[in-house]
Amino acid sequence: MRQPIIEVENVSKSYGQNSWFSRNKPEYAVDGVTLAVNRGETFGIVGESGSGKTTLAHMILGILRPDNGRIKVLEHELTDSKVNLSDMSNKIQFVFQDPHGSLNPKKTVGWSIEEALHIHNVGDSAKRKEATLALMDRVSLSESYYDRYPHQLSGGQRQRVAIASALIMNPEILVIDEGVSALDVSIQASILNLLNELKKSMNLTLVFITHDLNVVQYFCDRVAVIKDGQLKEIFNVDTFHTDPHDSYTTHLFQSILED
Ligand SMILES: Nc1ncnc2c1ncn2[C@@H]1O[C@H](COP(=O)(O)OP(=O)(O)OP(=O)(O)O)[C@@H](O)[C@H]1O
Repeated sequence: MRQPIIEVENVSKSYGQNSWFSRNKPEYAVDGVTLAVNRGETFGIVGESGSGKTTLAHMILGILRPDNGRIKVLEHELTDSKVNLSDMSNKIQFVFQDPHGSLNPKKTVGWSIEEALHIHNVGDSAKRKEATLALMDRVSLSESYYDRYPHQLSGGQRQRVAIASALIMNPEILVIDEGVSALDVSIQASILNLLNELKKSMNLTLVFITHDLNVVQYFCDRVAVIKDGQLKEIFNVDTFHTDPHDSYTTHLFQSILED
């Protein structure tokens, strides 16, 4: 049975950059979006640059508050001011677009992965190290990387550290923003395979924000198409070639449809 783990209902967000010309109509980065992500699925969010994907993701993560609408994650209403967002943040984690930027260059791999355990006072230092090494093993980073710094790692290895850091608190949902686009194709494939494996072994739900239509095709179960902040369509990847589509989706996926 489909069980929604994220529910977004008529959500809008503007950054308030109204010009004199547009002062009667706020310019919405996200404009009246409604969607639901089911437990255990890989849900893609696609759209051109500036279409509002990251803004939507940040609202789902509780980093940004919507101007209008409701967001429920794991049965908690994020828009309810009584919800403790830092409790929620353990259950829904984010992997950044650029692992160069998201890892602290002055801190070791071990420190970066353990950071959340420190912040939440989980275990003593031996237990934290044990948990970190176990997770490093799961993301195929050998123990020898524990004391290394980000500049001593390849792009793919940095991405593995970013994924391990996101998983250390055992989240239920992982939001990945262009997680593989900076990597070359073979490394991308290995990171996607890793995410698929982790999804199964850790019972994760994945939300994947991307420009890359091939990633969508091979990796996602369902996909939301966003244009100018508005939801154009949600489609099922399995029936993509036989289902009718919104004209914008057809335009966006033209090359794949012609294959
Ligand atoms: N902090 C901000 N202040 C003002 N405007 C912003 C801010 N962040 C995003 N925007 C604007 O909101 C719109 C949506 O941006 P957003 O980053 O959500 O799009 P995106 O689809 O994730 O783009 P990309 O794929 O390039 O990352 C854009 O017009 C952008 O310029």
